Amino acid sequence: MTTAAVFGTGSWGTAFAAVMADSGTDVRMWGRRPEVVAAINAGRNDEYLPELALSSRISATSDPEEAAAGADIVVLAVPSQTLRDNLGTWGSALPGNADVVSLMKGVELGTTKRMSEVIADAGGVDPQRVVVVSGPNLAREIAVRQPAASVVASSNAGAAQRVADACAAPYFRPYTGPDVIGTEIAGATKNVIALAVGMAEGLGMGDNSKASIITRGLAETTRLGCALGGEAVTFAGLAGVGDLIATCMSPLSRNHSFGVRLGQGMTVDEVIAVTKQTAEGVKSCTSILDLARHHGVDVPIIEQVDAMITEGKAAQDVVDALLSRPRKAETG
Ligand SMILES: NC(=O)C1=CN([C@@H]2O[C@H](COP(=O)(O)OP(=O)(O)OC[C@H]3O[C@@H](n4cnc5c(N)ncnc54)[C@H](O)[C@@H]3O)[C@@H](O)[C@H]2O)C=CC1
Ligand SMILES: O=C(CO)COP(=O)(O)O
Repeated sequence: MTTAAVFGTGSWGTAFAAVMADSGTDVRMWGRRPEVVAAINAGRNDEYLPELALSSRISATSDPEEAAAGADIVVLAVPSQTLRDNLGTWGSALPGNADVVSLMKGVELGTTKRMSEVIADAGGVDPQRVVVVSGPNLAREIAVRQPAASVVASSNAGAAQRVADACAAPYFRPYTGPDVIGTEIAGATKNVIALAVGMAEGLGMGDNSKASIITRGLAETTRLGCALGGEAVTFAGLAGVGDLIATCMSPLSRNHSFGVRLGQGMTVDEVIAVTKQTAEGVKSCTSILDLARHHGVDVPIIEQVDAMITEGKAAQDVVDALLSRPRKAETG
């Protein structure tokens, strides 16, 4: 019997805990907020996933030691920019022999580290034990057991296989792979492209405009990922184009919805004030742009989203800037 600990009781931590429980894995969750912990122990997490009745295989605690004790797999699902501080607080509770899974889709501000790098760095975890799960996995669809597939990536094939075994459910199909860098860059960058697509939608644009941003967004994501050492094939797969389509087209995506509001004319601060959940692209646009500049990669859409978020550039000016760039060959 596999036992997993899930750190983070938000939408995806909870939905992924439910997937693992449906796979036959016992799950103990760690959460900061006592009321959410109590709700989970009563079989619900109504604040994040009201449609989900939790399996009796899932329990919760506010004590990180209790959550992690004896876990074969530790799953991390806190907002990306909080991961380092969290690991500083409870990283020492993680069992030395557990596989450590990142569900997070962000790049750390300041350091430009991917989440697997932060886990190794701040959690002292051997990179051979780090596994990344990423794909078109909108939590609210998974919570009602709609079929979806995902990528389980690790440089250690055995670790990827163990995690895939612990989360394979009748409606959730994990595919293993070796490309940690490509999987993480694809997951973090699609959030930024979803902000741009949402912004276009908020301005009243239709499917041609959105498809154009998605496709050119995929081109710059692939360019960046490959420059960092990722494999091009990853960007054509579930963690790449799969997640990009789901996030850019779905009203369930927080990043997409954030972008729609910007396109409708709200300011960044106004949107932040009405956004209760994590929209990772809002912070990671800057760290991803930093990464791209450091590696000399041209990322025009990410650059414009960053200007919109950090400088308050108007949505229409972003569109004008993208359309007035010098013309070039599509593959250039
Ligand atoms: N929701 C989704 O559909 C999916 C989300 N993800 C990724 O999973 C990660 C987590 O996202 P969600 O669970 O959706 O976010 P969420 O906003 O639903 O939940 C975040 C959780 O972290 C907690 N939290 C907030 N600040 C914290 C801090 N400083 N320390 C500890 N805990 C803190 C919140 O209380 C909450 O329990 C993100 O990186 C996101 O991109 C990936 C795939 C799907
Ligand atoms: O990563 C996701 C789907 O795969 C969820 O996207 P949002 O964080 O934009 O809701």
